[in-house]
Amino acid sequence: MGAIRVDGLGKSYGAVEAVADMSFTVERGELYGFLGPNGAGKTTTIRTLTGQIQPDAGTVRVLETDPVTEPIETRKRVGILPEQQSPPSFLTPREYLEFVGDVRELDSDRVAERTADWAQRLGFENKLDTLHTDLSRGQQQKVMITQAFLHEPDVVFIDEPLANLDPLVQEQVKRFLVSYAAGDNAVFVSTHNIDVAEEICTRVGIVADGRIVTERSLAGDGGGGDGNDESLLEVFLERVENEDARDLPSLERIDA
Ligand SMILES: Nc1ncnc2c1ncn2[C@@H]1O[C@H](COP(=O)(O)OP(=O)(O)OP(=O)(O)O)[C@@H](O)[C@H]1O
Repeated sequence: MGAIRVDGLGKSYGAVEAVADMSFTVERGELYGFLGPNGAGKTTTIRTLTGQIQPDAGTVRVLETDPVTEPIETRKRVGILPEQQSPPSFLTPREYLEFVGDVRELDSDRVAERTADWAQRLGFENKLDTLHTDLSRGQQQKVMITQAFLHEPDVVFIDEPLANLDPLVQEQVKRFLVSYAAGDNAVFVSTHNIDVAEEICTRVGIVADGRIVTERSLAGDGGGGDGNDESLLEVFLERVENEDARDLPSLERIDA
């Protein structure tokens, strides 16, 4: 039984078909990479799986909950790191994480302990009592990563996990994601970063025009996966160019 199951998902915004007949399954223990060009439908899929928007067609299940009919139940059980969102400017990391702990119905001692652990792990201990408005983008991203994992969810949805992080912290977060998934959790990462996906994911779904055009198993440790010599970048370019209906002019033509 998959931790995440998507079957025939469809969602349009007016005349724009954002997701079209999308189907895939993610098991516990997988770090699944959702790779696709701008506008492919990745965020729309995540928003549906986390009960933020209603699909037009198909069924979705997350840990046996239905995000369409019981979105609150789904959101209780998953962690979410949305695309380009900042913690509230008027709170400090400590206040915000206490608030998240309350919403997640966590014991306050546990919240304090986990906050201290995460702050130490990601190096923002000295910023715990500084208003978010006075933190850098990368420091805010560290707080957002912490809130997603605060209640140790079995499934986590992450949009561009490494955005704004320095190379040292990127390495730490990558290692953490690999170990978190290996601990029988499902980690779902939407990214444009093919190298990172190839390095850490156990499986990748390439999305174009609102559907998965191909899936590929990887080792999740940079060592390759299903014995295919073709790089993920080659697969991505080939499949997206084949499937994507957009007719973009080449950069050479723009220069000419
Ligand atoms: N609220 C909305 N109203 C209208 N159209 C939307 C809305 N949200 C997304 N779209 C459209 O749906 C399509 C899919 O968008 P989506 O944000 O899911 O793509 P994405 O793969 O996450 O893209 P990116 O990698 O650029 O974040 C795009 O054509 C987008 O313009």
